[in-house]
Amino acid sequence: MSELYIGLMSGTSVDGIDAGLVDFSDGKIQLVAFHYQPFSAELRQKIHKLSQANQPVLLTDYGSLDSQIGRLFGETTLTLLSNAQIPASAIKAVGSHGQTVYHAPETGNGFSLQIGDPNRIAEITGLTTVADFRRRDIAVGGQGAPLVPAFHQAVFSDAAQARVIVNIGGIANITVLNDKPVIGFDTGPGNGLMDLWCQKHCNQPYDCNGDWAAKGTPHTALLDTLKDDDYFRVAPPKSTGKEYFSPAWLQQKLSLFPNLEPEDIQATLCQFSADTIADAIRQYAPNTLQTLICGGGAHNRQLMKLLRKSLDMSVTSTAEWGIAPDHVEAIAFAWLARQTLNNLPGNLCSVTGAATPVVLGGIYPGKNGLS
Ligand SMILES: Nc1ncnc2c1ncn2[C@@H]1O[C@H](COP(=O)(O)OP(=O)(O)OP(=O)(O)O)[C@@H](O)[C@H]1O
Ligand SMILES: CC(=O)N[C@H]1[C@@H]2OC[C@@H](O2)[C@@H](O)[C@@H]1O[C@H](C)C(=O)O
Repeated sequence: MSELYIGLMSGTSVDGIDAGLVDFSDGKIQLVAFHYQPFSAELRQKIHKLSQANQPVLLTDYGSLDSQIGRLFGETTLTLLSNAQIPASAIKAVGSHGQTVYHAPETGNGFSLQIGDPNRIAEITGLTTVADFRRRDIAVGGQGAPLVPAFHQAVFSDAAQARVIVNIGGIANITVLNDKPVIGFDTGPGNGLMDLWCQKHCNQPYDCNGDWAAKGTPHTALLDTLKDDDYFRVAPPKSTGKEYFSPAWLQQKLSLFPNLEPEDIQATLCQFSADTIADAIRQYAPNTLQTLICGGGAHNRQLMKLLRKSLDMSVTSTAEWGIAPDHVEAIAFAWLARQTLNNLPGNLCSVTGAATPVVLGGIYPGKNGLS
């Protein structure tokens, strides 16, 4: 008999919702159906406006966006089910990451805020919904991120060889899988800064295949300036977000180099992401021979080329190991919801720095109560 969960994820790229329907029966983790729901330009804009660091925010904007995104997550779930021709009654629960609008785990009263009201998701779908995965980990002293390394360990571990999994979204994070406790942390920008620059100069959401970056030449002094940031000097556990590697952060660095060609800046940003990912792997996984890439950055050919050049090992997409790069995070949140409903921890203390393993998330019962 199948054991079906749905995972919903909208990441720091703020492009849309990944929805995956996953079967966990008989010890397998098998994607049954997937649906991607892009955000409208207007919704994207509202999310960016709410997520800006140190800007006043109206509570009414916050509250209504929370409801709007919750509704969209619920409707996306219904579309996924309808496309897959699977009745909602067959689903055990939904795991919803939500949309991060602010991540600041390290301040005195540390927090990480994801919006997309789970009450709406539960009501629209009738399904038990697990959400707010990060704050319990922060409550026990963790970063609340990255969370996906526990899932990477469950699906990609190989007793025969050490591996590194790299998720390249707006922000990039790595998971080091070997015979020691898992190491995992955010390495810094993934596609986020490249997306910003491409949106500004090419009016495109992202640099398709990295073609624009490939036309430019990295500028050595700018590259050194980008890398000269305390975030890269701090040892893990650590996590970051686009509130730190923000448009203002980029602007400040670029202001020191006023006369560069836009395509050379794009080439430098691409090299910056590749170098900071590769440096993290060399430092924290020195004996690893295999790197698997997931997240949208796996489609950026120029970024992949630079990573292959820099890392003296096999660098492939997770697709070669059974999960398409765009599906990993949604499947991970289905897996995390299952952990929660089974009363199992979802965090790895060695990754987030939490004092103890904890069951993550809040549970919002479906129409039949807790199933
Ligand atoms: N064909 C492509 N060529 C180049 N880049 C691409 C391509 N397809 C997707 N991307 C990049 O992938 C990004 C989306 O990746 P993804 O969905 O993994 O990010 P995310 O989940 O929002 O971020 P995070 O993991 O940080 O939360 C896009 O914004 C774009 O930069
Ligand atoms: C706060 C937040 O949303 N962080 C994201 C972001 O995107 C990538 C990286 O930064 C990672 O830390 C995390 O997402 C994945 C799903 C995680 O928690 O593993």
